[in-house]
Amino acid sequence: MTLDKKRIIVALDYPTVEQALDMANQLDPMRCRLKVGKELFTRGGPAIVEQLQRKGFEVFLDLKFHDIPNTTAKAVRAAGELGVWMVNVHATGGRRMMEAARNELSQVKNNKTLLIAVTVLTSMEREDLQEVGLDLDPLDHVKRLAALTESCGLDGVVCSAQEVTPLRAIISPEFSLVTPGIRPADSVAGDQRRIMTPSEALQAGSTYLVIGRPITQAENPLLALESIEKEIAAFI
Ligand SMILES: O=C(O)c1cc(=O)[nH]c(=O)n1[C@@H]1O[C@H](COP(=O)(O)O)[C@@H](O)[C@H]1O
Repeated sequence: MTLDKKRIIVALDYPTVEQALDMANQLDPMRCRLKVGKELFTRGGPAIVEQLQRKGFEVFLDLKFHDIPNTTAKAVRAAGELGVWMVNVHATGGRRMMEAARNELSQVKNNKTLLIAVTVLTSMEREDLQEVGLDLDPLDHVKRLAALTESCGLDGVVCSAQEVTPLRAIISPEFSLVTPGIRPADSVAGDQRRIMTPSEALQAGSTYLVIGRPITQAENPLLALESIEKEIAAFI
């Protein structure tokens, strides 16, 4: 298991670059990492990633690539060359896609970027899977995709914290489990379905917690972050 103390990744899901930078300016790169996702990246492009890096933040570039192997691999390479801390693909892209991405990333000079794969989105439950032709329990699908991801040589998966305990039984302790769908006891679930509180998630064995709206939509985001930090202090 990692000894990394920075377990919180704040999802900078803001509609403007200015709002994202304003939040980053209130945070400490020694205490958390930042996630740049589809909304912010579409607004700000690589420049927003570089701005955050110049402030000392390690960035998780969450663009969830899912395409043919060559296209995905080249996109992952571009993320590696941008020097992001972590980047992700969808595990449902399959073995050839994930292996191509891993091989391409390993060719980046002095590569340190971690490559992980999304299993089953935390907004999905059994009925959602059924509608897209997967008549199975989300946990079974997560397990299958996590085992596939590990066998492709990636560094970890994104999953719900609810799946961490059963996953730890089948994957190595070094394999990172990155868990969104984190909701402090007093916050609303919104579109998330498979959720857990920050302390429950760490207790179960999550490596990193991805937290967005409970912080970014709070009246006082810094206070919300500090209260989560207090909640998890005993577990880091
Ligand atoms: O890859 C992700 O980060 C991700 C995967 C997943 O299964 N579920 C999920 O919510 N996410 C991301 O994690 C963040 C969660 O944000 P909140 O629901 O606002 O805390 C969002 O930026 C999502 O895009």
